[in-house]
Amino acid sequence: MGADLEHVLLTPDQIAERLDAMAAQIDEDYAGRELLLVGVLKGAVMVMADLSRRLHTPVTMDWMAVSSYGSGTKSSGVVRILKDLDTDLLGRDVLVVEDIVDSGLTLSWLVANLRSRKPASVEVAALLRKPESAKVDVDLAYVGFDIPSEFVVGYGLDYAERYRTLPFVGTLAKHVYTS
Ligand SMILES: O=P(O)(O)OC[C@H]1O[C@H](OP(=O)(O)OP(=O)(O)O)[C@H](O)[C@@H]1O
Ligand code: HPA
Ligand SMILES: [Mg+2]
Repeated sequence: MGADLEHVLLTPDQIAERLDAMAAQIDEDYAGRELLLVGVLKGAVMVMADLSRRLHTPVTMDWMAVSSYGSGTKSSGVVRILKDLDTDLLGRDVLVVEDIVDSGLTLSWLVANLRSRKPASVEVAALLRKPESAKVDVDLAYVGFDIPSEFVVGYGLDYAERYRTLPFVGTLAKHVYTS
């Protein structure tokens, strides 16, 4: 492991096993329906790729880019749409796919925004959640792992755009973002 990383929190095998279980649950819950998966760029790219390919439910995919973290380790609380959906949500069953719910600010804003577009339903699947960091409550239908309130990188998650391609989730050494 590089000097920038402290320890591995979730191995590729642990992630794969959880995604298997989440996909099975989603298939059961949406039996007979068609889903629109909405990936939140950029962090959710890996979860979207690996979760969507495990589903038997017919799906289409769309993407939104929102940013609240910029290059720091704290949410600014101000969510900006950098890229909107191409799909009309009217009457659709929507499943938002996220890498992490930390303060919850991004997702609570996003879910309210999507609901205003009159879909049939909006639910959320997130690989990671930090329960001790929650500033707002967001209802998550599918959660991979509850993790401690440390800044993590890998498997899509970045610090200043780096580390997204690591196959595992690990904690970043503090010297990387405090010096
Ligand atoms: O619960 P919150 O405290 O709001 O944090 C979660 C959000 O922050 C990260 O996105 P970021 O703004 O870093 O954009 P990125 O996915 O492009 O890295 C992450 O991917 C979530 O979307
Ligand atoms: O712990 C985190 N790591 C990377 N990006 C994030 N966005 C919110 N929390 C995190
Ligand atoms: Mg980020």
